Amino acid sequence: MPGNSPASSKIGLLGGTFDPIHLAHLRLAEEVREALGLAEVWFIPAGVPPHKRAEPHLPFEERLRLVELALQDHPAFRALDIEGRRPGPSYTVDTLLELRSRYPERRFYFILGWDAFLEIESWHEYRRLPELAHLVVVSRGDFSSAEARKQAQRLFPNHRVHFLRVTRLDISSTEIRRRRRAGLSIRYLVPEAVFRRIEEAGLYL
Ligand SMILES: Nc1ncnc2c1ncn2[C@@H]1O[C@H](COP(=O)(O)OP(=O)(O)OP(=O)(O)O)[C@@H](O)[C@H]1O
Ligand SMILES: O=C(O)c1ccc[n+]([C@@H]2O[C@H](COP(=O)([O-])O)[C@@H](O)[C@H]2O)c1
Repeated sequence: MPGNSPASSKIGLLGGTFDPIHLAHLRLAEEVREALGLAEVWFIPAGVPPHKRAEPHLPFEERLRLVELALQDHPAFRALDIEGRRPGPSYTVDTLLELRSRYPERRFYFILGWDAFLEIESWHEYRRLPELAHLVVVSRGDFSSAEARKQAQRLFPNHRVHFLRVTRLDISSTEIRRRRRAGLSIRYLVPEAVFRRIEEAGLYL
């Protein structure tokens, strides 16, 4: 259960399709946790990802299970099933509203990659997001901090957006699924327990 840390603690939220979760997700969460002094990071698999063109390749329960396997050894990382229990597209604004009403004392930091931040204008009620949580954008691929600051200034002139350069790991769920379909190894791109589950259950073939 989330919420073991003191009521007023700083909590990172990492939303994602996690189809599947991979080591770049874990590493970025760890670096944000350290840099911002977060008590916990809650990983939130999307029930119905609003912007992914096709359906997720695995059902919510299986993606959640992989996230739980990935997080099992980290005392400050937790998986939330909040978006799997809500019907319809998993809008971040709804998730933040729900978490704020459930945990009013906590200070939330919503973490997203640079690629996601570039598209945030297309998110449902995106203007409300920085009122509900601090936004933390992490570098990914060809991240430019000048461009990032410009985009933040244009979209959210009255809020501070945090930018954090994290260790560059060019891992994506898309590439992992492609490797599986091609019969190639995904070992060391995902945590060992996730690798074993994907192999044993024959996922993404
Ligand atoms: N390698 C990475 N470096 C930095 N941020 C990442 C990386 N992979 C994912 N993220 C960020 O983590 C969040 C969740 O990512 P998501 O579950 O969509 O994985 P993905 O690898 O981007 O998936 P896909 O390849 O299917 O688009 C997003 O905010 C995304 O920008
Ligand atoms: O709220 C929205 O409209 C919205 C649109 C696109 C993405 N998101 C969220 O952004 C996070 C990363 O999304 P994705 O598609 O890159 O896995 C995940 O938590 C999604 O629910 C949210």
